[in-house]
Amino acid sequence: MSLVEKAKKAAAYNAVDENFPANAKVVGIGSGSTVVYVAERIGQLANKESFVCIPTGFQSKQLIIDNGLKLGTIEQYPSLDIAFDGADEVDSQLNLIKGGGACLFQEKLVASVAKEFVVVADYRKKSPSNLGIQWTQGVPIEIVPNSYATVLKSLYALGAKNAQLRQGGSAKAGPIITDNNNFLIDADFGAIENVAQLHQQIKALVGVVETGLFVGMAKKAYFGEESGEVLVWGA
Ligand SMILES: O=C(CO)[C@H](O)[C@H](O)COP(=O)(O)O
Repeated sequence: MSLVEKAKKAAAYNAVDENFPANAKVVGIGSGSTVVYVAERIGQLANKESFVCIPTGFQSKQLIIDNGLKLGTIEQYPSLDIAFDGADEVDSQLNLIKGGGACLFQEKLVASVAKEFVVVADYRKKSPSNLGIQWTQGVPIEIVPNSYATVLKSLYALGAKNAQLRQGGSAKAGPIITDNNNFLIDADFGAIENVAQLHQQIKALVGVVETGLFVGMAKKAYFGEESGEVLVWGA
C-alpha cells in the first residue's frame, strides 16, 4: 500500500473509531477514495444492523452495499446523526473545497442535515492558509446544463482567473454528467480571501445548483500524515 493510501486509511479508521455515535441510527457515507476506508471500518461494526446509511452518490451507494450496510435514502431519512466525507482542500477554519469527484450536490445535501460532519483526508489536502492554494483545479460548481455559457461568463465577472466546463476526457466525449444529471464547472479564483462571500456570490447565479465551497459545515477533519500519524483539526 502506498504512503498516500496508508494515510487515507489511517485518517478514516481514526475518524470512525473516535466519532461514530454508539446509538447512531442514520449515518452519511460520502464519496471518493478516502471514504472507501470509512465504509470499510463502519462495515466492521458489530451493530451494523442497527443503523441505516445514506449515500452521496452512485459510488457511495455501492460502498454501502459492498460493506454489508443498510442502505437508505435522504428522502426517507432527512436528518442524520453523523456524516463522513472526503475533501479536496481544507483550511484551518474547516472550510472545504469539495466536488473533485463530481458528487458535489448530494454531498452537500447530506452534510447539511447531519448533526456532525467529519472530514477524512490525506496530508495533501491541508491548506497552508486560504482555500485555492493547495487545490488549484478550481472550485467545482454544479449547474443546470443549459446555463453553462451564462454561468461561465458570470464567473469571470466575479473574478475567476479560469473557468471550464468539466469534460469526461477519454472516458466520455463531452462534459461530465453528475448523478443529478447536471454539468460541472471548475472555476479557479486563486487564493480565496472570503470563502463565505464567494460561495454566496456564486450560489446567487441563475443556473447554479450548488457550489463546492463547504463553509462552516465540518466539525472535525482527520488527516493521515506521511509519518503514519493522524492529525485532527477541530473540536
Ligand atoms: O468531493 C469529493 C467528491 O466529489 C471527494 O470527497 C473529494 O474529491 C475527495 O476525494 P478523495 O478522498 O478521493 O481524495
